[in-house]
Amino acid sequence: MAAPFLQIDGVAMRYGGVEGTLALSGTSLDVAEGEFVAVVGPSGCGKSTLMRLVTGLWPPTEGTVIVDGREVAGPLSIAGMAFQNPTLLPWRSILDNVMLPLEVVQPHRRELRAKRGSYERHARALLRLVGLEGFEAKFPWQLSGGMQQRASLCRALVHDPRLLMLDEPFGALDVFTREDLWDVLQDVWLAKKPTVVLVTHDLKEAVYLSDRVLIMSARPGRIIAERRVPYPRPRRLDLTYEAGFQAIVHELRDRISDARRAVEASDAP
Ligand SMILES: Nc1ncnc2c1ncn2[C@@H]1O[C@H](COP(=O)(O)OP(=O)(O)OP(=O)(O)O)[C@@H](O)[C@H]1O
Repeated sequence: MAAPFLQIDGVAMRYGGVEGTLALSGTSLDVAEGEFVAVVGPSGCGKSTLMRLVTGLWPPTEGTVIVDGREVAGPLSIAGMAFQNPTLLPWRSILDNVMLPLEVVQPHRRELRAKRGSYERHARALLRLVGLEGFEAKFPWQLSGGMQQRASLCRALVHDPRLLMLDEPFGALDVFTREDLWDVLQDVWLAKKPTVVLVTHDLKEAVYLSDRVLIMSARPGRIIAERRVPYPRPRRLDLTYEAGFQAIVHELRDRISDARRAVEASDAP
């Protein structure tokens, strides 16, 4: 069997030195190349911390993170990232923000001068896909929060990353836009098959989009259970109204409630 594309082994993360907050402890998980996994868990259990370790933004206090056979030792260039609070650069237009990874990540950086026309067409096509046609020349502050979030998703996708790390990318969107973007993401995944890790509080989103949902314990977080999602793709929104789908969502909700209760019991005097 091929080695997993992403391998997290015995990872712990403590912020702020020995007396600091233990965010993760004994966290292990494997993700196969081209797999789409969702990570869910109680608030504050360390989901964003996990994303930071995988993308090399922080080193773990203990354990190892391996991506594509190499231990992560710094910011990872093969990853595309999108977070709940879009961090678009205010002095760049939307199109220039979306094109930013092409100026940074090889081989695109090398090829940008020669291929600028086709790169720009690709960026414009992504913006069209998420409903931002006509806003390419605007600046982030001229767009609503939800529109900025859509632009940030385009920026995460523009360099066709092999690993896509998404931390609540649809969190601030209204339900209709969110569901539209689920299908945009599904289409991109079907077309390019990147390995995706999606952190979300929305259990319906987790089940609709992923092959496997990983459930984290309360802080210090670790993976305590997983649920495979059996539905073939492309999935359509009608699926979310089916009894079997809703049963999976309820099962996940119960597991997270149990994890939260376990913590409340251990906090009791
Ligand atoms: N930079 C930091 N410095 C100190 N503590 C931090 C830092 N970032 C996160 N923490 C702490 O680590 C723990 C886990 O935080 P993290 O943001 O990873 O959780 P989360 O599961 O993503 O939370 P949420 O579901 O609320 O988004 C929390 O107790 C948080 O306060």
